[in-house]
Amino acid sequence: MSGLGLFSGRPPCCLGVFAHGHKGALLRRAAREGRRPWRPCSFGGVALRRGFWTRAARSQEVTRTRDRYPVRRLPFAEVSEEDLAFFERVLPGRVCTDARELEVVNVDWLKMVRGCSQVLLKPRTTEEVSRILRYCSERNLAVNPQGGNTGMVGGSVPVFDEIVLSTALMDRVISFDAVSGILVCQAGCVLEQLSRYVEERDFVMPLDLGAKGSCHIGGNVATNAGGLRLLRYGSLRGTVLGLEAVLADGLVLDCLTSLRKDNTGYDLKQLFIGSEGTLGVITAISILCPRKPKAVNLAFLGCASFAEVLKTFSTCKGMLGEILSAYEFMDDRCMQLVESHLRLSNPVKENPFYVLIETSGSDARHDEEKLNNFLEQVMSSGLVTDGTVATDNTKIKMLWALRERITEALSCDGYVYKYDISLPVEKLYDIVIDIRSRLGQSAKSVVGYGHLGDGNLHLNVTAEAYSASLLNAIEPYVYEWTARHQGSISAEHGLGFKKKDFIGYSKAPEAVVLMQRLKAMLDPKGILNPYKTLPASPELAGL
Ligand SMILES: O=C(O)CC[C@@H](O)C(=O)O
Ligand SMILES: [Zn+2]
Repeated sequence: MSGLGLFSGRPPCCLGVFAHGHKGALLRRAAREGRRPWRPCSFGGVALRRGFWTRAARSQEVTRTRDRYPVRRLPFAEVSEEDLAFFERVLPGRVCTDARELEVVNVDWLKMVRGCSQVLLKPRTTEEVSRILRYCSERNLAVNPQGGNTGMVGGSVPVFDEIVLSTALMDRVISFDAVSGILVCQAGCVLEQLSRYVEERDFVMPLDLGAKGSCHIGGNVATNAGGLRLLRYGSLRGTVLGLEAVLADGLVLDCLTSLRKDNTGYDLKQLFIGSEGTLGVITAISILCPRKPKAVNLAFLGCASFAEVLKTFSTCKGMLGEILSAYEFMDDRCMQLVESHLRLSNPVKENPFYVLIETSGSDARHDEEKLNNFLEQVMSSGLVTDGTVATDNTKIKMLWALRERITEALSCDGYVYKYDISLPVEKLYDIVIDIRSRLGQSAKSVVGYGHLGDGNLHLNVTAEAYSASLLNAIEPYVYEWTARHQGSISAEHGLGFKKKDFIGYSKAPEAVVLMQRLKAMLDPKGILNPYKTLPASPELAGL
């Protein structure tokens, strides 16, 4: 509690700050007078750096996956001169063997895994993808489908010499229906560009991610990416209405319908959503876009404990209900990291926890009134000790940056061990406390943040460098802990290469065997994104 009236005692680098004390009265008076109870001011010159997600990796610094992890190359063929000649005929001028370009597609952006592919293919059409896959299947050549390469689990880069099949040139919007809001586009469209496209037409994409400037919609669907709007619009399993995928043998599966309702047989598109490119290459999607909200407000609040974060969430659901569009949280260590590594400034007074609440609605006055009532309630009851509110777009973006750029700040802190866990919300932070005390001085930072509204924690541990002993201290402990509390070991990032062997902590053995059978049926030679998502399958031998 700052005791400084409207401001929290920090330099006025915030959008409008209120502190615990006289705020209840101030908020009430302001509401009566029909004005905002906070003062707008500048934010201290924070600039969003999109480049982080697109920077070229320096591959020499990254240990090769096959040298760090116990993985053996499967008996796929190696790319020959004849193969290259065939690819060149199908994709004239779009077959790349240039070492510098390959360096970028072989390394994930976290710089944690590194393959050694010698070939990058850039199709433009579904037909080209089909011809390439039919050929690769006949030749027994492994293929790594790649979108924007912004994944967190090593799913988007080769492990050995798999051919990289990039969707970068498949970036065409096919159609947009301005009445229904249904967008049909190719898989390589960049999420941010799609957002701009639909926003110009008064709609929004139903998903938003920190990596929006680089990630491809096809990759988002293939990984069932969650992100910042899931609380409001639900997962891609609901908003993706249809998709087109090319199977390993080149067959084009056309499930690209644009219907809200279609109960005819099995919903095959669901197999490809979240399959991480192991069952087919998604080439086009049809997605339902909601109308662009007319009013968006953001509140950034400080809480004295995690119990307060939870009570604030509960109050928020009760009081903001239908206009609530995000409820995110971060701990104080996250704040220290964004402050020290990215030079962002904390707009409120220091607290053990921070929450970011977004409302999106159709009536600015109504939404503001609701938000005011909520803020008055949480401030006067002491659930929140300090806070700041933004209503205009630039300032909203600046506040979002504090949350969205935590990943970036962590990468500046050292080698990062990442865990993306679903847990019952009341248990969400216990694991962070547990891991922090378990690791003691061997870790540099142990942080917890994430999509609290979705019960999704991002537990990240940083250290000066990769260490097998630190990894062994975290894994499988963290997975055992999660399974014991009925959680999921991957809430939204998928399993990729790094988590595939831990699937058993979240899925029954029978479910894993069924997944392996589906994989064997759709991709009998296992050429699509090998070494990812599913553990090596002794069971398959008996099929
Ligand atoms: O870096 C992470 O662990 C999380 C990344 C992303 O899912 C986020 O919510 O910011
Ligand atoms: Zn996330």
